[in-house]
Amino acid sequence: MLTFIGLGLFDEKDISLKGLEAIARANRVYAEFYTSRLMGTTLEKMEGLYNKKITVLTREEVEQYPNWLEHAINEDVVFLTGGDTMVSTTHVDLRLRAMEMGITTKLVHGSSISSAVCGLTGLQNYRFGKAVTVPHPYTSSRGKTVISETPYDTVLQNLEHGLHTLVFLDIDKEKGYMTVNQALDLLLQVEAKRSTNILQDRIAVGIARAGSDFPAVAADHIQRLKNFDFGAPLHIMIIPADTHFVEAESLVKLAHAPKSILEVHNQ
Ligand SMILES: C[S@@+](CC[C@H](N)C(=O)[O-])C[C@H]1O[C@@H](n2cnc3c(N)ncnc32)[C@H](O)[C@@H]1O
Repeated sequence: MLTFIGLGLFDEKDISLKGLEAIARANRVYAEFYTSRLMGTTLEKMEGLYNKKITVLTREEVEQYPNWLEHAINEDVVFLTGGDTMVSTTHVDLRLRAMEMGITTKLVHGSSISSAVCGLTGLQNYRFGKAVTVPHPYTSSRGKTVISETPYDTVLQNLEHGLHTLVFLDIDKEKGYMTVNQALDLLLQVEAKRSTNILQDRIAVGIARAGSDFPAVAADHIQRLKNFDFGAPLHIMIIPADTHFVEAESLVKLAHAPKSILEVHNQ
């Protein structure tokens, strides 16, 4: 049996009781922390509360060579992931592989950043379009710095349809956790290259440390927000489309957005 367990958003205590019970029953506990990280805890604290040794897997061990799956043929194996296990990960692939090997699979859900951002900002989940990740720039074989333009295009497509964009921020072993500030700067660099002027006057919302007792939630014009200090990671961002009145009011009250965003609703 292979049980996928979502650990939730911030520390070792975000796991559900069902998740804890599944770990207690398990013969082996594996985890991956490359798709997301619980920044408010450590491996030692998790092992202490869950009372089990945790083997942390690399991306290669999860996506290319998941030899450890064989243990799940005759034993109870659990696989831990930050957030909800199938949200913005490729773990469904692992589940299908396991099923092909005749392994029974099960999910224990955890709270996810995808829904947490709605609670923290007041933006409505049904008004979101396609989500996107801003990756760190990389150096091409010709030595040039390459900035992905996909995030910019996705935001524009969503705006055309009146939909908000959830912007995940890259986690990279060498380059670290991308910040809201870096991501806004990269989007504005793409905008400057296109000689367009769509994003810089819009409002963006940055969120840091969702799930902790001290999350940062701030909304402002992008030119100003790019200098806001969100503090420690993880960070995520939303580029809202035009907002409903209650969404605009929430952004003012929950994220200190400029009151001018209410004007369009007061006319
Ligand atoms: C690839 S997504 C994985 C989402 C995860 N499976 C979930 O359901 O929450 C990871 C990205 O979401 C954002 N993120 C995850 N947890 C967060 C948190 N507690 N606070 C702020 N951003 C977070 C970061 O941008 C991070 O790089």
